[in-house]
Amino acid sequence: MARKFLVGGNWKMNGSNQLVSQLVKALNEGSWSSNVECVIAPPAPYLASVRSGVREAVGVAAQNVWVDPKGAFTGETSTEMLKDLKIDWVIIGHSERRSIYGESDELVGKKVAAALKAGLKVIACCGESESERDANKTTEVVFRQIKAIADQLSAKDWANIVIAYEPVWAIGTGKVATPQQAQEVHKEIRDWLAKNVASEVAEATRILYGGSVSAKSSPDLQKEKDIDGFLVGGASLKDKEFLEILNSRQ
Ligand SMILES: O=C[C@H](O)COP(=O)(O)O
Repeated sequence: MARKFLVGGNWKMNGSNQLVSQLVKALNEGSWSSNVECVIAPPAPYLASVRSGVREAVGVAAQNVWVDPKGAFTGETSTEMLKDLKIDWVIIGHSERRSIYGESDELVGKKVAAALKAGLKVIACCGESESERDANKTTEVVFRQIKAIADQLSAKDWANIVIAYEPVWAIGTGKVATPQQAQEVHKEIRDWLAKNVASEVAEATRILYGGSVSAKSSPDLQKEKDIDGFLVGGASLKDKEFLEILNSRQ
């Protein structure tokens, strides 16, 4: 079964009414192959307006969610609220959530489970830091992060999960992983899924690459066998470039 290529745009904490309108307009007027799925993740205050403004075919993701359905959790957003706003996706475990807000592997696993239970689809992030790569700990770190998610799930839950491999040293640095570096880790992740979850899950799960993806790097990265899409940060805020990235896959 072919895995549909997915290009996600993580806007992080960027945007304004003006920029949001510009990006939504570009996605409504732009075109890309029907073999490519597009998902954008605006900051929480813009989720509702983006969902109602952007065409149906474009998925909309939150950048974070909390595990409890409601209550005294100041500043948090629940899975129920996202469903209420007709948001279909949520990014969980981004390295910025892990490093700046101290999210543990265990919490990330619980968030993924809560989101899936609520009927959301999840982009679950993993990736090693530069020092971990230098110490040859890339797979050890990535497997530990994925195991913490897998521990909370059954094999059927994986139908609604996409993994984003985002080496921390490549995020926002302009230092994109080479296609070979990314492919190597993606293949390791797929093999891990085959061994620890199920071979069908390994075959069907999309593994995105994220970290300084640009219109320049995407054409070569997308050629790799186990790269099933991208999670784009900075370049997703530039309408023309994001459309070019969407079009790097036919
Ligand atoms: O979620 C997206 C990643 O953090 C990549 O961000 P970047 O493309 O700005 O490096």
